[in-house]
Amino acid sequence: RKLQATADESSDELVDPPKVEDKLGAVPHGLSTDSDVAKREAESISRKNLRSNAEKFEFQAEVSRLMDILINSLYSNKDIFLRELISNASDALDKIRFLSLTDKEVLGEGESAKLDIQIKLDKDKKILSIRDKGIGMTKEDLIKNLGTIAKSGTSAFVEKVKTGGDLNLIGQFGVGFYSVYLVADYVEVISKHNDDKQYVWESKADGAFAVSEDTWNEPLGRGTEIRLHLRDEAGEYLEESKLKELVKKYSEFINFPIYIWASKEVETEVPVDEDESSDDATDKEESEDEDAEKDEDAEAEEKEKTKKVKETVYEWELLNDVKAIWLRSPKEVTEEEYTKFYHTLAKDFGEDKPLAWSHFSAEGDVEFKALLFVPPKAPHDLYESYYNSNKSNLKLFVRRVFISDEFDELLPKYLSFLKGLVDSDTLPLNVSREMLQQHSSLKTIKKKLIRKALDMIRKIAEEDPDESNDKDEKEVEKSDDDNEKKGKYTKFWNEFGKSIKLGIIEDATNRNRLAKLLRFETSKSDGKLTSLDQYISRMKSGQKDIFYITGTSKEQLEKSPFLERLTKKNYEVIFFTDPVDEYLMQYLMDYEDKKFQNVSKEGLKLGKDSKDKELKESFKDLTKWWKGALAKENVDDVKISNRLADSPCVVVTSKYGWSSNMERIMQSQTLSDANKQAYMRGKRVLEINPRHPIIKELRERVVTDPEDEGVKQTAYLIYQTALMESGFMLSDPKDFASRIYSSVKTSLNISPDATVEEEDEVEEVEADTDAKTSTDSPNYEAESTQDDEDTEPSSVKDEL
Ligand SMILES: Nc1ncnc2c1ncn2[C@@H]1O[C@H](COP(=O)(O)OP(=O)(O)OP(=O)(O)O)[C@@H](O)[C@H]1O
Repeated sequence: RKLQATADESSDELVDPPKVEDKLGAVPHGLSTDSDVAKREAESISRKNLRSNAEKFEFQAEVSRLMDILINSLYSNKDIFLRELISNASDALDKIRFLSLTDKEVLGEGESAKLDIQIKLDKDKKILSIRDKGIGMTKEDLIKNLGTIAKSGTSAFVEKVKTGGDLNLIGQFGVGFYSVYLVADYVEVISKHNDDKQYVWESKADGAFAVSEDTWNEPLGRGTEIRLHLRDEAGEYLEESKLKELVKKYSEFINFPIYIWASKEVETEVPVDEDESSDDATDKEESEDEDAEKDEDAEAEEKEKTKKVKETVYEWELLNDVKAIWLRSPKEVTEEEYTKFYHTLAKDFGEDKPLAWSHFSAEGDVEFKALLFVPPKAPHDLYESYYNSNKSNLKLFVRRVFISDEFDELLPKYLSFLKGLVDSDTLPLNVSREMLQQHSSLKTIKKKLIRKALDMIRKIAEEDPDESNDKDEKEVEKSDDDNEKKGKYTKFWNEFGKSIKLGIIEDATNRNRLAKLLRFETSKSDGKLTSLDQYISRMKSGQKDIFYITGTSKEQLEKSPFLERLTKKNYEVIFFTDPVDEYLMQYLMDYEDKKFQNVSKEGLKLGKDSKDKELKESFKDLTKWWKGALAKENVDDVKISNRLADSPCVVVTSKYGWSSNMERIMQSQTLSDANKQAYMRGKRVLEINPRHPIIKELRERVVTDPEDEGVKQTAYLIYQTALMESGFMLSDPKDFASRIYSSVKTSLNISPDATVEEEDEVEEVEADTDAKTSTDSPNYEAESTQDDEDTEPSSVKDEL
């Protein structure tokens, strides 16, 4: 498969026999004259104008901004452009290979059928070109894909870079192509798609690009060649050694052969021409001894017919090993190889290693090999349009042939943060994607993948020394391995915890497995994350339920009145502070035979108190009276509380209604339905603390005079305050404020009838002109009558 050619040392042209010299301009292949070539070279290579006869386009505004940033970037790691181009080439090759499964013709014959990537350098013209025999782009593709259609990632990436984000992430935002402008100031993309003619796209990143039919370059057959006219300061990318190093570093695991047109100095014997040999012979005759002459003459004559010269030989040198990593035995693959493979697969070239991986093969009715990775970080848009997007990051291969990375049948949505691939020998090769999508084996594959994925995540926790319950174990000397694994699960949880919660909601079959992976803070976890198993192991004897509370932050929850008695009695309470937790707890009813109890809802049982009945009886008058007084307030009952220690009262909700936190979440949702809100709002119960002096005093007063207006007012204010403290939003804050102010008046000994002093009517002499014409001045009409004659009240009124 090697193409070989020799070049004479003095030649300044690269030699590649099948290549026709580049010619620029609209002249049919092979018909261009030298002057045409010169003219068009001047036109293009001067780099002042794009080809004048081309169709010109403006870049979409976001793309233009992105290119501006790239071309002016001082970013030091400019290397990234090469792997982005190679990755695009590999994608294009995958596409044509897939089409060829059902239609062999698409590949063509000879060179076109060889699916590879070729890198070539032209040091003199400072051009680096990358060519693939992939699917290619039609004229329309070139216009859309490289400039006029902005992807969602474009503006996200621009924002990211502006706020100091790393350019290295470009591939993850789906705009990798434009990284060419880190090193080039002029780029040509020559492309041939089976359905169209060959076209050239070109741009200098100055807001515009041009597309023209290509009638002068070598016909590509099929595929794309990207020619980068490198900037002066990017000269290092004209060094073969640099390019080889980069391919090794970033593109080693590309599934197609990557070749470089590499030069080699070789010494070869070449025949000596006539004149030269006779001159030599004369010299010899003069300098050598006559005696020796005869013997050596014959030998010398033999030798003198050839001589050694240095030659530069060019050949395609293969840079990568295309044996798929997932076909190798896991024992033979090193950690570094997995990491590198992950980087290529996920287009994630950050410094970090993946958090975990699982490499396995399944045998039986459905055979497949799979490699799954937990990325070190969540992508920027993981939960954006979670329910609408079909994003799955697993690549599906059938017998080594890439089929698709858009199969959402492989993993459920909540695991879409995983990266990886599946290669199956069981699935059929030559059927359409749609047929494949319905293949019964996919169900089995999916089931197995979920199990393996959850096992892999569980192992992160198991191997993390921070997760261990046993304090003594931590004292044991830690190995390097332990150090690396320390804190890994917290990292995982912070990045992907929400996905696990969504899993609990969505995947009933694996709910228990997923619940094991849950982490949260509690009233006793001291700022650390804890698990349900750890919670259960610490439960008090006799404690039947798992206690939790929901709210906006741990700090707010720690002070919640709902926790007062629980804390005093040394119970542990889980804090759920993510809005998704409210939904989660509607699905997670129990765990290991323990029920979950929201401590802000009815039904909290903490063991019977012998005085309960007595208390109930002695506060009967108050509770009855208060219930009546709150009749209009959607308060179902007033009861003696078993959860309060220091607060006078609290408002709890019914078991199946929304908690106060859920009410808040629902109210903040733009599209939530007001009717549903009223329906779902839990019935409220006012719970009172019989030991609290306010409550005790209130009871006395109610018994003395149940009609006392002052007591009624106070009782209502206490209820409103309890509502707030229990996390509800007040429906009428103005009413609450007025009540507080009248209470303040009383404590300041101000008469309840004292009124606000009237403001003196002061004539506003110097009202400025702006105020006069201000459209939102309520006094406008009154003022305008005092205006001088010049103003035009009618026109202003019209505006009003
Ligand atoms: N060598 C190529 N052959 C065919 N099409 C290509 C080639 N290079 C780029 N394209 C097209 O141009 C589009 C834009 O490429 P770009 O690199 O900016 O984004 P992407 O490939 O979609 O995402 P990523 O940067 O993550 O690889 C591609 O989606 C593809 O359609």
